[in-house]
Amino acid sequence: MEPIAVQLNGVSKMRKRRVIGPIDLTIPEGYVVAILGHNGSGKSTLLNMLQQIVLPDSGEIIWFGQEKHSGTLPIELRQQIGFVADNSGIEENRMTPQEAADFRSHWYPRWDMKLFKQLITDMDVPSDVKLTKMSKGERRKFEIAAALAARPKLLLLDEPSSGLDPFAWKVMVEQFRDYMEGGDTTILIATHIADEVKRLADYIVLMHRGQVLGMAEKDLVLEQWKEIWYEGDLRPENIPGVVESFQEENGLIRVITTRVSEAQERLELSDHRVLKIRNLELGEVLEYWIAGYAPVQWR
Ligand SMILES: Nc1ncnc2c1ncn2[C@@H]1O[C@H](COP(=O)(O)OP(=O)(O)OP(=O)(O)O)[C@@H](O)[C@H]1O
Repeated sequence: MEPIAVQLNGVSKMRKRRVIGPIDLTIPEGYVVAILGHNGSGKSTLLNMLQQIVLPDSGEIIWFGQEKHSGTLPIELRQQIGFVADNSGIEENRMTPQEAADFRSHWYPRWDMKLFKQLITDMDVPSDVKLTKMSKGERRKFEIAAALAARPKLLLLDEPSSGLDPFAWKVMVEQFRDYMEGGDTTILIATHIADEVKRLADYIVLMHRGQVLGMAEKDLVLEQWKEIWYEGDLRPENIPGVVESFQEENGLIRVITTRVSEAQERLELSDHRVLKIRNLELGEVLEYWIAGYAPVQWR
């Protein structure tokens, strides 16, 4: 059986506007999993519960396939979890990056100072400035370097690229990819950036109004949904996998389908000319998913 990084069984948390959960989710070890969803859908709450910054009201979370824990997570497991939060904490505000790194190295047994220094240099983080005096992007880069230098088995990233310029973003993506080469690390990343999902994620978890709608392979999600323009009188409901159709002003029919090969075959066999096929963008796919058209293959 595939090793599991973290498993949630019926986990829920009551928030002001809505209940997050109950969430049932199994994250396999060694993959990058993107958590997607509109603002307020519960992504940060989910990551905070995995890090025990927020405690669930009910349900259970099992980390690294260990026995169940009641109450707080044992230190030896906490030390294997890295976190880049949406907002940086204040404890290290008066420290320089190196002072903060020394501080953290006592907490994380696998701390890699060489890697930290290399990341700080690669990401061009000022080394002699107190964290509180840094720009938002510089602080973010420090947080990313420090999270990676802890060499966690589970890395939780809440919108890590927020505030980063395109160059720093590219370096960050490369660093995450390099880090993943190591093997058993798992990354959960809450993001709104489609490019980040395309370049990093193996799986997508979609959240909507506090619920997890499902988890699917990213490549499958992106390859499955197509838009087809065709000429002729074949009714869209007779085409496999069609979820929506439009009559265009130029007489063409445009359909969205999740079964493109069968749809194409059906059109060609009945002598209907296909003029164009387009992949749907991630954002468009997610909207169909939210509307109830789930990807065909679930985990
Ligand atoms: N500390 C808190 N106390 C009470 N309610 C909260 C708290 N943090 C978040 N919420 C509420 O919980 C819900 C989920 O918020 P959460 O921050 O998890 O969403 P999100 O998907 O991360 O959103 P975003 O994309 O905007 O970051 C929202 O309705 C929010 O108002």
